[in-house]
Amino acid sequence: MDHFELRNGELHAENVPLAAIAREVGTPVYVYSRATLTRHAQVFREALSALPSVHIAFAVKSNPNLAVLRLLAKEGYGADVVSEGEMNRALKAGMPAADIVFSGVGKTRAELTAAVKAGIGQFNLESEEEGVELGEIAAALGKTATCALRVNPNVDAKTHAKISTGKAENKFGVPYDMAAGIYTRLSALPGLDMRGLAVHIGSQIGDLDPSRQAFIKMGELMRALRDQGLSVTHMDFGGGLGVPYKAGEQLPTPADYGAMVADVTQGWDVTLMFEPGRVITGNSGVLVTEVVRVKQGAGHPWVVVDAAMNDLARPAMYDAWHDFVAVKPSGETMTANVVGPICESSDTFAMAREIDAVKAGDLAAFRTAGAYGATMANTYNSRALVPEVMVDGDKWALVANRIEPATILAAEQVPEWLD
Ligand SMILES: Cc1ncc(COP(=O)(O)O)c(C=O)c1O
Ligand SMILES: N[C@@H](CCCC[NH3+])C(=O)O
Repeated sequence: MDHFELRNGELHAENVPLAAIAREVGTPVYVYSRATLTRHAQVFREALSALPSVHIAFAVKSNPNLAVLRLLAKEGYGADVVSEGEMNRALKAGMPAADIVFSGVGKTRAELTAAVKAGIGQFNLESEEEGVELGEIAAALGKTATCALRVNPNVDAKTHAKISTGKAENKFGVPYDMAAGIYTRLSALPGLDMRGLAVHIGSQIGDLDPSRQAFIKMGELMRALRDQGLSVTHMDFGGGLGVPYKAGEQLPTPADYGAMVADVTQGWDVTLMFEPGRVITGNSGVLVTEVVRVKQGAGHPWVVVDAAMNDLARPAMYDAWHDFVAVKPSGETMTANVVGPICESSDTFAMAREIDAVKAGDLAAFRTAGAYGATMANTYNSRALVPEVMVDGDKWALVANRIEPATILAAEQVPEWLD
């Protein structure tokens, strides 16, 4: 459920017509609903309410906008970060350092040092090498870094190959069979407090069985470590729960996921940690765009919009589907290809799709664009960085300015030896 609905024949975000925002801010523009974000944060938490001890760390990568993070901080969410930049955003949004989890396969020495100094709550180590380095850094600073070991369970999440992370051929975590040995050795290092295990098998997961299998394997590993006298008080199950992208699509709900987790983890006696991203932010946002022109061709007409793959990369990168709807639908439909203005054929949002009939100058929206939307935007073709707006009931505010190509150009210079 979201708060982007047709009212009096035009698409609103909560009580605000999208056309009003487009008129003032221009297009393309991302629009987020505060009510939807809040609702998703609460629904996810409630879905886990049967579990004895839970910590939720929002996956900042899915939508790092400061206003989004602030809202989630107020909902009691911590953060899952994968860079110093994300860490600084979470801290700036008011998330306590102790509630932040630092994930990622390539944390640099500088990032590890900054995170130890900031007092980050948990490092999810992705290798023995990283653990040894972090132990040295923490010990030299007279601190102890609290850690979990990310394990690669070799389970196929049955999602798009590019966002699948839990198979042996993926770069993430340590191989399942090596995990006990690595955990044992890292537990002996000064500077580290090994307190648990972490797993994350992929994103946009639509079938709970692979997650169940992975979690069961993690439970077996936890028991083996405890049998050796090692302490495991925390288990981080990552994120990955998928969301429907097509009207009518059925996916497991947060409640289904919570019930599965409760079933698998009965009697585990751990704090369970979660890193949801998309399920919180996905359908909390839309990308509003204007139709530049409709171009007739050999096949279906080309609806050329002013949003492009640099603003919303998911269709080009993962062949992802985003529903495309007119902001003021006439009731007529057309079969068309929806494309952006960028000079490559991957700049395609939809092919031969039945959509609301649109013409040049009409506004339209890509739905379910709140996760991995603005955060993956870039300036390819010297385009602007897309602005972001948050709506709250009757009011709305710009939460990220459009960054004009001229601003980016001003950051570049030609060395004099070229002239
Ligand atoms: C380690 C980790 N945690 C959490 C997430 C969030 O995933 P999602 O947005 O699919 O919930 C990701 C991305 O898939 C991730 O790599
Ligand atoms: N960027 C991906 C998700 C990546 C998840 C990262 N752990 C997407 O848009 O679907």
